[in-house]
Amino acid sequence: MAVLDIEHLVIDIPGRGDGDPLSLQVKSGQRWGVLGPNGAGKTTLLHTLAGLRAPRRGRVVLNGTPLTHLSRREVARQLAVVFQERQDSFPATVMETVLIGRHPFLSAWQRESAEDIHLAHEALSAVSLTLLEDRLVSTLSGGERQRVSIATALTQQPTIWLADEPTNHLDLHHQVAVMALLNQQADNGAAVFMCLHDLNLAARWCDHLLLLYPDGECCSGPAEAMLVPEALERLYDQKLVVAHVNGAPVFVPG
Ligand SMILES: Nc1ncnc2c1ncn2[C@@H]1O[C@H](COP(=O)(O)OP(=O)(O)OP(=O)(O)O)[C@@H](O)[C@H]1O
Repeated sequence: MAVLDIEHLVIDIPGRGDGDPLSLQVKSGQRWGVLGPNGAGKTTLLHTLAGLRAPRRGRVVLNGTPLTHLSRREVARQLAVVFQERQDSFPATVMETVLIGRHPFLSAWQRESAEDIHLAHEALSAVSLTLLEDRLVSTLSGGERQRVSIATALTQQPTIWLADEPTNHLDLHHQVAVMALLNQQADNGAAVFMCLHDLNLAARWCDHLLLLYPDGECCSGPAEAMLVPEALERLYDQKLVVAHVNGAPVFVPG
């Protein structure tokens, strides 16, 4: 069974035609990358898949149940979202924020258990933030905040990750560390579906790709079939030069 079944989905972008309805299955262990130029609808798609935005047409089925039949809490027990930008409205420490990932599993006034706190410590360690656990999130750098978002999703132990630019604000070392962490999540059976601006991260880490064009046209499939220079040049309206490093394609602007 697919973790996420996307059936004839048309995302709702005001003023834009329907384009191609999107149908695809995201399965356990798969690493999907969504590529497309600014404004193509990547974030809108991710929010629609998370049930945060209604589609214009079609439906999304999460682990066998249509999203519209699930409460937010039921969705959050299965699916984690890493947003592109995060607004932290309340002053909270790193640890308190990461523990939010356990809230879908707790009842209204239940306190986090020792196991929840253990999971949060593990998540902080996985993104090298252990030393910052008592800091207010508002005092963190952009990259540190991004890693807090990843750690929060990690404590949720989701069956699927929907990540919007998970490497946003990260330096090269932490980009690789976060992609390796998502890779590991997939190895452990989660599905990963992420929007990426960096074609080379997608080429290196994704086994499936979805190309989203600005007019709503789309195509998807195994990464090696999608990484066709002509298709990518049309996608980004940008000439590309392709090199090969360690057997993997590397794309640079021509
Ligand atoms: N509430 C809204 N009202 C009007 N237009 C909107 C609304 N939300 C999004 N859009 C438009 O929908 C289009 C798709 O936006 P979206 O953020 O999904 O694109 P994206 O592919 O994620 O872009 P980027 O690469 O810049 O992050 C954009 O043209 C955006 O301006």
